[in-house]
Order: sequence, then structure tokens, then C-alpha cells
Amino acid sequence: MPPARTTTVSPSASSSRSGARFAAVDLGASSGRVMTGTVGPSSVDLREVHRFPNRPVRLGGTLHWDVLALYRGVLDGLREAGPVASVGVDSWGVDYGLLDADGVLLGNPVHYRDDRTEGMADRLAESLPPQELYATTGLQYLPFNTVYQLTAARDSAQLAAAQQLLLVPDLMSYWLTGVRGTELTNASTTQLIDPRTRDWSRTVAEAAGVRLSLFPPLRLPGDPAGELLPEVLDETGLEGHVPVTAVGSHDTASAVAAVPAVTKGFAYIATGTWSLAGLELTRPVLTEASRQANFTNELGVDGTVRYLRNIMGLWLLQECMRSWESEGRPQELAALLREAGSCAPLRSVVDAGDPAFLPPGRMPQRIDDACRRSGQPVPDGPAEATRCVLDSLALAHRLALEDAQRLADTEIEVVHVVGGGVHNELLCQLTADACGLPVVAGPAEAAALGNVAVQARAHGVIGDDAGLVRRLLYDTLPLRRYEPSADHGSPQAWSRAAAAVRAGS
Ligand SMILES: C[C@H](O)[C@H](O)[C@@H](O)C(=O)CO
Repeated sequence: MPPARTTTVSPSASSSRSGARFAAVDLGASSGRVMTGTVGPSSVDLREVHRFPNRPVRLGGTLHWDVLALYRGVLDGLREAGPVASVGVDSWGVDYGLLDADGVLLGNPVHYRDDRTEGMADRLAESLPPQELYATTGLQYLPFNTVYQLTAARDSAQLAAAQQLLLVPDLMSYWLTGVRGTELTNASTTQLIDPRTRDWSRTVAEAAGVRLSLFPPLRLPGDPAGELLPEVLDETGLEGHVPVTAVGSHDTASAVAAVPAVTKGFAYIATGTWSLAGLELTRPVLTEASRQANFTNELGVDGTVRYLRNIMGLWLLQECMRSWESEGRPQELAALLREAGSCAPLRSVVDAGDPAFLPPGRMPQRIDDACRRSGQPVPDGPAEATRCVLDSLALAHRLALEDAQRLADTEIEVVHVVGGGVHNELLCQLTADACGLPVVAGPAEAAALGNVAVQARAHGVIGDDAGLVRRLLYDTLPLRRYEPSADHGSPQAWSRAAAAVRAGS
């Protein structure tokens, strides 16, 4: 089992108890951002200083992330950021890079949407039944969980040559500092962590044939993660000792840390390429019913558990837009959403939790096929297809929160929508209508804000208390409240549609 971790953080040049500026590197599936957050005891000012595309590359039949291009974006962003008290890195989950004995990357990380993991869950089930796997790790079944990726790569020359494995944000952090570590919230997306001990599961690792020695020591959000190397200071024009601080390096963990909830009964939906809908709990739910409902127990900041379910998210719309563009009929998003808003409500819906929608390509046709298979009218054109996507997402949000409430035996009073989907007013209103609950939308840049907040707490700029951070965000951010209405379908219509999706799934 990897050695225990240590924790000390000292204030640096560009921070004082009255305020400080932090850089948040936030890498998403479709784009990367470097933001600066200036935090004072009663203020947070977040600014985007650099945004860059994240364009996967298919090579030799395998879909890869272009991590050097992402790292280039990080360096350019840090140069734009200027002097900061600290840097924190977060990104999407599950994916990793392998280092050889010299600490050199053995190859571009594989994209979680690559189909190499097909059948790997069945292969692992031969040595560890899914019930036992869930009872130990509490992770929802997703074909791309890291344990399945490592099962797929089991006999590869690359894995044989690998001396260490770094999850994507830890890889970026390593290139910035030369220091290796495994941040816990993102480690929890590997399906190799036991959420009860918040440590590696030797049982699962042995069953999957995974060398736990591949993983550098675990570290927690707020822990020191080294300081920028001299060559990085040269590249970025930064000076002196610039620490890198571990944050909730799984972007969803940072997003949840920035949910501006000031009441107990809150649920959240982190929206963007994915919708992550769920609750923040103090301990995992590892029941068979939870496994059957495919809920996950990813680990959060401050010893919490992120009890949620993955939903295909705005990936469905992103892929439709990409298809229409490639067919020579590009759509302007704002106009498309206006038109979709006046389409007939709940005319056709698909199961936005269906893994069949995971791979890229031909999304409008695949949605049409799903409607045809379920005997529903096929959307006629981009506006109706968009309405179908948004109605389906709102329904999937409802189903996930209904299940979370039941399985965690808790009462939801308000739904906080954070992330890129905050800009999609129609989706926020439809979610309120589908759930029959008020939606509080904002912040859009939740992952970057949660990243900055953890750094500010670690550097003593704001109180080391999650509740204080949430209150500060609630009091200072422009939030929008959506009350449930019948404008987009009666409560009965939403219940019928929910029952139909449940029956179909
Ligand atoms: C693989 C997905 O990226 C992951 O499940 C999700 O939680 C995420 O990281 C969203 O950015």
C-alpha cells in the first residue's frame, strides 16, 4: 500500500491575510481554461485569462487526448495569469498517462470514449463479481472506469514498461513541478478506491491485476503539490516560489465544492459535457439497490461523498451541432434554443442515461432511431431534436434525483445547477419543471471556483470551512432562481414521461 501523506502550506509573496490571487487550471472534455481567482474574506473575483480547445486525436484506431497541446495551453494561461499565490489543477476523471522509469510519458492518454473497454467489465467479473466490486468501491458501472481501461491494457507493452501512472491533473501537476502524487477525489474515479477507508482497495487491484505501486502517494485537496520548476517559471514569466496546491482535481469534485448551497436539503447537477446529478453525503451508500440504480460514491472535498449518477449531458447537443455542421447546416446555438423553446413539450424523449449515446458521431440519427424504436414521433429538424435532447436531460435529472433521494433516504428541497449548463436557461427551467423543485442556477465556472476556493482555504485567506465558502459564493455570485411551472408540460405530463423512460430503461 502507498506511503502515508504529509500536509503543510505557507502563505507566499502574492498573498496576504486580506486577499490573494490564485490560478485555476480547469481542463474539460471540450475545452481547457486558466482562470484567476482573487479571493478576499468577503469577495471572490474570477476571471478567465486563457481558453483553449481540447481536440482529441484518433491514431491507429485509438482515440487519444492531445496532452501536449493541453499542457501548452496551461503554460500560455499561466503566462497570461501573472503573479499568483498558488496554482491548482483539475480535469475530467478516469483518464491517465503512464511514465517509464525515467519519468517520461510513454504515450498520449487514451480518451474514455475509446471503445477499447468494451467487454472489460465482463472480464473483470470473472475474478470479482459486480456485486462485490460495488460493495467495495461503490462506483457506478461506466465502461471507461480506469479499472476497465487497465484491464483492457493488461497485456500491453506500454503497461509492462510503465513505472508510474498519473491521472490527467496529476500529470499536468507533475510537468509543472516535477512532483508526483495521486489526488484522492480523482483517484476515486478509478474504481480502485474503497470509499469507506478513502484508500486503495487491495482486493479490487489484485482481482484486476493492477499494480498499486503504479500510483504515487495519495494526497488530499489542500495538500502541497510542489512548486513551479525553473523551466516553467521561464516559460511563464512567473518568478520566485510559486506553489502548486492539490485541489479537488476531479473537476466534478471542485464543482460540487463551489455549489452555493446555504440550506440543508440541497441536490446539485454539475452540467457540461456530462450532467452529474446527486447529493453530498457524509458516508457512502453501498447497497445492492444503489448498485442496481447505478449510483456512484465518488469522493469529495472535506471527507465528503459525491453520491451521483452520470447522465450523457450536453454532449448530446454538442454532438448534434457537430453533425449538422459536418452536413453543411451549421446551427447558431442561441437561435436554436429560442426555436426549441417554442416546440411542443415532451413530444419525444430518449433515455439520456443510455450508454448507447457514449460514442461520438451521427447523434441526430441515433436520437431519431431511439425515438422510432420507442414508437415516438421522430424530431423534425434541429429545433425539435434540440427540444427532445433538453426534455430528455431534464427528465434524466429528475429520475436521478428521485433515485438519490430514495436510496440515500433524504429529502431534496432545492436543486443547484452549476457548470456550463447554467447558460442554457431553457434546460434550467425544464429541469425545475421536470423535478417540481426550485432550481438555483450558478456559478457556470463552478469547477474553477471550487479549485480557487480550496487553494484560498489552504493558504489561510478564507476560513477553512466548506459552509463559509458556500455562504460567500451565495452572497457574492449572480445566481438565478427558476420556479417549477407548467409552461413546458403539466406535472402529470412530466410524471408520465418519467414513467415511460423508467419502463424503457
Ligand atoms: C468520464 C467523465 O469525465 C467523468 O465521469 C465525469 O465525472 C467528469 O469528469 C466530468 O467532467
